[in-house]
Amino acid sequence: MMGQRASLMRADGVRVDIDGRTIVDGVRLSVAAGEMAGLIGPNGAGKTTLLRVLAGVQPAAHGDVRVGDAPLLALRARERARRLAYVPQDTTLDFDFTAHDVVLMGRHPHVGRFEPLRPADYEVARTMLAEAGATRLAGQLVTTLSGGERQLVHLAKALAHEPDVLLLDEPVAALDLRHQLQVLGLLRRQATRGLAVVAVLHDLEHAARFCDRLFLLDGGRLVAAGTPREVLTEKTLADVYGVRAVVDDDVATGALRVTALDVMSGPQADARPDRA
Ligand SMILES: Nc1ncnc2c1ncn2[C@@H]1O[C@H](COP(=O)(O)OP(=O)(O)OP(=O)(O)O)[C@@H](O)[C@H]1O
Repeated sequence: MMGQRASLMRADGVRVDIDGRTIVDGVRLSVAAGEMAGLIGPNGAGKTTLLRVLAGVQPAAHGDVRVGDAPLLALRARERARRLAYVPQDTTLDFDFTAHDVVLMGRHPHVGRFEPLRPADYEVARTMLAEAGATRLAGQLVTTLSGGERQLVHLAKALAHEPDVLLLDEPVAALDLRHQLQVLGLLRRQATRGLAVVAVLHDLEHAARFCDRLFLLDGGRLVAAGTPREVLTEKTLADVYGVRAVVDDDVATGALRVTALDVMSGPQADARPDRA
């Protein structure tokens, strides 16, 4: 049962202040092995900032983040990299590495400091490039890849870490329709194999279809958490996104369908103080 699975990523009371402004406020969440969680919310809600805290690259003013039972910040860098992989939104690299080299970097936390990579590491890199649908890019310099191709290569690198927790910031934002489905399906399968996956997603239908659990942020606060059916209600879409929408079942996918009808005027819309 979902509730009995070990929590692999947990955050409690996380607050982030930047330039005197509270960007993330008192967030508490937990993601178990086998779960794919979607972090959703309007622009500027704090999703990227929260994900960066979960990845250990953004300091929090308050709060506790744990990977398994271990406090994230107490883990040494190599141990953290073995347990957790993070793919930021911007994956631009300035170095002339091939895609294959970049994916191989994901194996470094698994080899000794002065030891060479083993044949098995090359095999993992090859497998992950294939899983990400990016085999054809292996020999290409990453500086010459398109935005979507780069996203696939960085996903493959993150998978090559063979982490317990996979954190992704808008992993399908630059991808075409086919690659979106391929990557979301791949993430879903990774979760099913026992990872905890946390992905920032803007497409609510993707979130509903591929995620077990959604965390909805608004103005830095977690305003709803639960299954897609619990979180994606017409009332919530009006309150949080300021959009009049119809939520029903998509007979083709079996998941929720979210049809945005129009932008609401009034207190839910741009006049909200936290949208100023
Ligand atoms: N380094 C920074 N300096 C100042 N403000 C920042 C900084 N990082 C984030 N913010 C602010 O914090 C808020 C949340 O930003 P964040 O990128 O976490 O939002 P988001 O939910 O990921 O948004 P989006 O959906 O647009 O990507 C925004 O108002 C942003 O301007």
